[in-house]
Amino acid sequence: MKVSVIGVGNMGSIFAEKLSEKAEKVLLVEKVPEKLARFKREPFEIVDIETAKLSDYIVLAVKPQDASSILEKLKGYSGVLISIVAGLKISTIEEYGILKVARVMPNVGVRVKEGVLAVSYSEKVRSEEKEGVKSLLESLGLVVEIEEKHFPAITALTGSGPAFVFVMTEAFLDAALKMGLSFEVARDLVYKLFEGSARLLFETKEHPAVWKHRVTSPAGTTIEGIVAMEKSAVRGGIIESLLASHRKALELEGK
Ligand SMILES: NC(=O)C1=CN([C@@H]2O[C@H](COP(=O)(O)OP(=O)(O)OC[C@H]3O[C@@H](n4cnc5c(N)ncnc54)[C@H](OP(=O)(O)O)[C@@H]3O)[C@@H](O)[C@H]2O)C=CC1
Ligand SMILES: O=C(O)[C@@H]1CCC=N1
Repeated sequence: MKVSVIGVGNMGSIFAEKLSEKAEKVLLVEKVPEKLARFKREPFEIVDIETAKLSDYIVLAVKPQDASSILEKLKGYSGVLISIVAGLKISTIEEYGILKVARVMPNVGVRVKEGVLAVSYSEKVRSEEKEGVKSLLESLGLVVEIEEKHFPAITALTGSGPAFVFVMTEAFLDAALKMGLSFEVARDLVYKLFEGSARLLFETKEHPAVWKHRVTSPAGTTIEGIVAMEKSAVRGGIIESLLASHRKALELEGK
């Protein structure tokens, strides 16, 4: 099985690495030669778009503004195009005569195989091809099939989401420094705090309010912090951030 990746940047380079565990050949198309330096080895091959068209699957991983010129060159491609481009609708890709499309919204968790990958398919993708796409993507994280209409929401929630979690993590580290801890001591504690809290929710499936209640003792330390959080409207700020991202994702789709 041959897979190509077009655009070997932040996301494309991670896809290339992980997909190389599944595919016998990974063909790479990239504008910036320096980004290809670490791929000059088997099973990678640096090619042009015409050669990429001979592969069973192509991952399109360029910025939204660069997509149309590439789609023009991919016109009539008969394999499955796996597009991770934010805001690029399946119907737009079909206009280029590319009829087998898997639209995917991943996130940076793919770097450690803990990504979230939402996927929708065009009508012409056969069930065995869907299985093929799923098997490739499962080397990157959790794969969930969704209706295409939910892509703008998923883009904000789990595509952009890691950046919001990183900002919150950074705020915890700033507080730790203010309280006199070194970055090195605080870092491991805080990263484990986020991982442990997320795993607790994931495994118990309980609502976060239940666990918040279990942590918060009457007249204790936690409630002091919770009151301060509510006074600073932290919750509203987070909701507004996600809604701003959602608006932009809708705008990219021309809505
Ligand atoms: N980063 C993320 O966390 C996520 C990104 N995405 C989506 O993934 C896509 C890629 O994002 P990201 O990896 O961050 O972007 P990057 O800019 O890091 O990577 C895109 C790469 O494609 C190259 N490129 C542009 N045009 C061409 C071309 N014609 N032929 C070959 N290579 C080309 C770019 O070169 P140059 O820099 O010179 O333009 C760049 O190296 C975007 O559409 C984004 O919406 C989706 C979910 C999460
Ligand atoms: O910021 C962006 O537009 C892309 C899409 C989701 C994450 N990064």
